[in-house]
Amino acid sequence: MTDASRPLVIWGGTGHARVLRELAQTLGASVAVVVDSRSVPAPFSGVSIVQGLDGLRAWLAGQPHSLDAYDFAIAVGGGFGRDRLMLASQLKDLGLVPRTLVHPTANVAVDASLQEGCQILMGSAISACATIGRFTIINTKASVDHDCRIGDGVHVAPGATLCGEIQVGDGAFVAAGATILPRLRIGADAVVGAGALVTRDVPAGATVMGCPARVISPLS
Ligand SMILES: CC(=O)SCCNC(=O)CCNC(=O)[C@H](O)C(C)(C)COP(=O)(O)OP(=O)(O)OC[C@H]1O[C@@H](n2cnc3c(N)ncnc32)[C@H](O)[C@@H]1OP(=O)(O)O
Repeated sequence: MTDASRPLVIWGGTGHARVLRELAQTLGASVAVVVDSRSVPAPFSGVSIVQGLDGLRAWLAGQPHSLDAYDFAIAVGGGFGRDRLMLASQLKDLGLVPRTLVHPTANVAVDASLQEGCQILMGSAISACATIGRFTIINTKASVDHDCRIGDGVHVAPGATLCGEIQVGDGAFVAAGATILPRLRIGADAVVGAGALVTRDVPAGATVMGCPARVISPLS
């Protein structure tokens, strides 16, 4: 079994699970099971869904493979990066292996650095010397330019544009279509609203929106 074809456990019975299923299939892997903390229907046909860590443990106990035969990916998007990091830690403790997923249509510079469990989705671009943190999502057609340093548990949503040398702190959410000008700092757990044009640094925990972006909620 090659690395690319290792079966995948997906946490999260959401639309994002369908995105990860398509990506897994494109890479020649199958989805073994979907897990969700809630009681929800399976996000696609042909796969079992189990509830919570207990449900996953019970499912794994009935499988012929050892735990480290399974990779995992987390289908929790939106602004829930901290949840993604917490779930990743729990699944690693269980013995599952985090999977870094790069869609074949994404362009990733040869000298970019991708940390464990990140997801580089359809049509996105990661330019020279950029770093993408652990369990960070670079979503459809988002663009992360040269020398950007994107932290852990970040979500760069569809179509967002990050110019060069930007730093984004852990847990931040850059929403769909936002544009961030070069060399700015986006603090940990900040939210950049959809379509915002960010022209100044964003403090940790702040929410900004608009064109140019202004802080609408200072700290949570
Ligand atoms: C594949 C995928 O789909 S990945 C998912 C990607 N998702 C996104 O990109 C969505 C990101 N979400 C946003 O941008 C949100 O609007 C947020 C987080 C910035 C704000 O959310 P909330 O606090 O819930 O704001 P809410 O919807 O209550 O709107 C409050 C006001 O702000 C306005 N507003 C909301 N978002 C924005 C925005 N991005 N830019 C400008 N104004 C906005 C609303 O029109 C509303 O104005 P009003 O009071 O005059 O009617």
